[in-house]
Amino acid sequence: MSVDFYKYQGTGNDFIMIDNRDKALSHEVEWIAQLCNRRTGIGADGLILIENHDSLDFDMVYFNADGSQSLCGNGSRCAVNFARFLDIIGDETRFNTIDGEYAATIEDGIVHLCMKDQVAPERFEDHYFLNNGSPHHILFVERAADAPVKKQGATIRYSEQYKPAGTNVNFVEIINQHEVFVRTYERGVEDETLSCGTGITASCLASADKGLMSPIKVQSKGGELQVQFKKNNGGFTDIKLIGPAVQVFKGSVEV
Ligand SMILES: N[C@@H](CCC[C@H](N)C(=O)O)C(=O)O
Repeated sequence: MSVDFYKYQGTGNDFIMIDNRDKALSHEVEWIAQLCNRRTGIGADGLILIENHDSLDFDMVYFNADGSQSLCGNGSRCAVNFARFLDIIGDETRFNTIDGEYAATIEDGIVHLCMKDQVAPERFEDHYFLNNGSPHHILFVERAADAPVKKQGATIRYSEQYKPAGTNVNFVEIINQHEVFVRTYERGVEDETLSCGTGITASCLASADKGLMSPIKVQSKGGELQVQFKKNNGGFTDIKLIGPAVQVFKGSVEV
């Protein structure tokens, strides 16, 4: 059987997108990992299936490149634009994820993803930690461009403190009170990706503890995003991840 797929990227975080509303495809981990393989498959940081949901516009079923599952911020933004392309939604949507219900709007092609309210990231001696649907270890560094993201990221990801689930690891450089540069080692990809939406959002909330204020412009290796939030009782509300989500190409694959 041949299945149509679309390739999307959100600030360089790239995803294979498949309309699975007819449930033709099963969630088989080996097959997903094979499709995401950059040498022997289509190649992507993750795969997203758009499926029907009983009460919301659609179900975004996200898999990392190795077939594991978690919440994906950039993937959610891309899924929203794909759902718009499929005419499932207009410019506003409420959809389901592994982390429950999310909402988003599309304004001039830019996706504004409403994230869940958060407590303040936990502060440790040399890092912060926040699980905002995916776990994020956050390190502030002088120059993110020079950070050993893959080596140090993997060491922290596989360290005793995060076993067995592991964590994503973010390296954050403060540029000014409204701007940061973030690089992320992603669990499930087991490498640096060009951008990580939940990691960028968590990094901005940790940056607020260092005096940064909303809105924060975020530079990633794959482009620019914006994070907005309100401080509320030591935590955060009205958190938005804002940025482009682009269809790159389409194709078909034998399954
Ligand atoms: N790229 C994502 C994060 C995907 C999940 C992560 N790799 C994990 O397993 O925790 C994003 O944009 O948020």
